[in-house]
Amino acid sequence: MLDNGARQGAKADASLDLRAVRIALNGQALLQLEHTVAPGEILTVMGPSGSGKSSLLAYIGGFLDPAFTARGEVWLGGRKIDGRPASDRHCGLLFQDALLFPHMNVGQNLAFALPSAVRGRQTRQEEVRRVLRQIGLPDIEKRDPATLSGGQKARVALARTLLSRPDAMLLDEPFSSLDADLRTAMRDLTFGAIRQAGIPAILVTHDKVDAEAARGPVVTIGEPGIA
Ligand SMILES: Nc1ncnc2c1ncn2[C@@H]1O[C@H](COP(=O)(O)OP(=O)(O)OP(=O)(O)O)[C@@H](O)[C@H]1O
Repeated sequence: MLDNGARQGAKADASLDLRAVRIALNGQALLQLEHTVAPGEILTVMGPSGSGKSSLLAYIGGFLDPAFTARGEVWLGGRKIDGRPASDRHCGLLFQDALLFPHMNVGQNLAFALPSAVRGRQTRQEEVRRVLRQIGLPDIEKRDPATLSGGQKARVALARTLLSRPDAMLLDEPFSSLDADLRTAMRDLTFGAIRQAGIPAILVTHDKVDAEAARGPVVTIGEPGIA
């Protein structure tokens, strides 16, 4: 049992630490990675289609398909999270096509993502409004998600992930369905939010501009010596 001091010390290490992670499919090695992502840093993972980039995020987040076998430790915020249920890993996910619940309005979708530890109707509503301002859409709380544009949906998906107060963000081609202008805006918003939150993030992308904007280390999967 950790005393409070030790627990605080562990929490202070907010890095995402991948220790000798190896993923295989049908007995064939797919990828191998050893990397520490610092708080507020964005690690970009690039590589050809099928090289295992999404599987890496799935292993970290706790939703890897059982067709794969994986080894190696994943540490986040001083906790060893591999082997824990996905809900106990505190990883925020942002994917290309984020689905919002169609039977809830935008505000309800966002409130649903708030941890239960955030108590009180008014506090929860203020949190939702704060994040709607952060994404530049203060007036869409009551909107039906079906009426949102693609860019608005992408912003709401980001807001929802941020509201879940993740200890790390896992981004899988999050901007690839957006056109050029929106893409630039979403990139700035997303990377800015990650830096502001001071959490480590892993970005899977095919786009070199995404990688440059992330301003962090870049790992290329599928290169000799990596997988
Ligand atoms: N559930 C599954 N069962 C069996 N094989 C799978 C499964 N999911 C993915 N694969 C295979 O595993 C390999 C890695 O897939 P993964 O999606 O991780 O690659 P990726 O690098 O993210 O690809 P892309 O850039 O195309 O998204 C691919 O060959 C894929 O076809």
